[in-house]
Amino acid sequence: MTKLSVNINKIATLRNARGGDVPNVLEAAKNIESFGAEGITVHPRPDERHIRYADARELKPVLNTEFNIEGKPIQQFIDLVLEVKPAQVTLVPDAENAITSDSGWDTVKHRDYLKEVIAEFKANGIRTSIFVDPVKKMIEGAAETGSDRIELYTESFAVDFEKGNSNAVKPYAECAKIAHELGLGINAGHDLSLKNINYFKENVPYLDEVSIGHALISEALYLGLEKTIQQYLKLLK
Ligand SMILES: CC(=O)[C@@H](O)[C@H](O)COP(=O)(O)O
Ligand SMILES: NCC(=O)COP(=O)(O)O
Repeated sequence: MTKLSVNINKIATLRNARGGDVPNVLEAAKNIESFGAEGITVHPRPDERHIRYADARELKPVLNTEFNIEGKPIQQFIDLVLEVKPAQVTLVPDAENAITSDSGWDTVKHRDYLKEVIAEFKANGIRTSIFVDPVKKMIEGAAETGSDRIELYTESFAVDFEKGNSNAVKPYAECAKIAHELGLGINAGHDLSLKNINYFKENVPYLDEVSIGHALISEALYLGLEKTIQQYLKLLK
């Protein structure tokens, strides 16, 4: 079975748009858990444009499922993760000013640095995962860092699959096999959606967990609008 971890960054984006506390991030996370999600993911960024470091601190005591904090391991992020102690930390090589995550780690070039950070998280009982492109050399490099898991960066699959190229899943399936043989657990995420998740799951073996945010929150709007509008109409009669 593959676990679903819901990334709630976009709920914080909506909250921040008005400067208040609607929607409330903690309440939304608790609802998401009560609807059956098996984990909550947040990806705080240094500019705190959506989820804030304070949100991560407040979420930990109210969550009953697996808490996954993603981000670039700058000192502020490392300190946050060591303080909050989520079940899992996912290290992402966020570029400055990028609109969203746009690449996996070069696990060969950054091996020693990743090794050091990963050892510290693991010594504190936090499972580690690193964000990687579906490239054999990067998976082999990931194994050498001592990470427990990899997170396969699925944007290229999502984009190509949308264009009708179902072969786009092949590098992911191959890398999942390699990762499994090397003893790594396998997560995946970025631009996964109701349109592509089934095909990805059916074709990529050993998939432990997916984290989904942008599409899932957008789909929740589409699927929930009818019910919400009906409620307004009823109250306005
Ligand atoms: C690593 C990854 O793919 C996701 O965490 C994604 O980057 C979410 O971040 P944003 O919500 O800032 O786009
Ligand atoms: N790790 C991926 C994630 O948390 C969500 O990515 P997206 O679904 O918002 O693209």
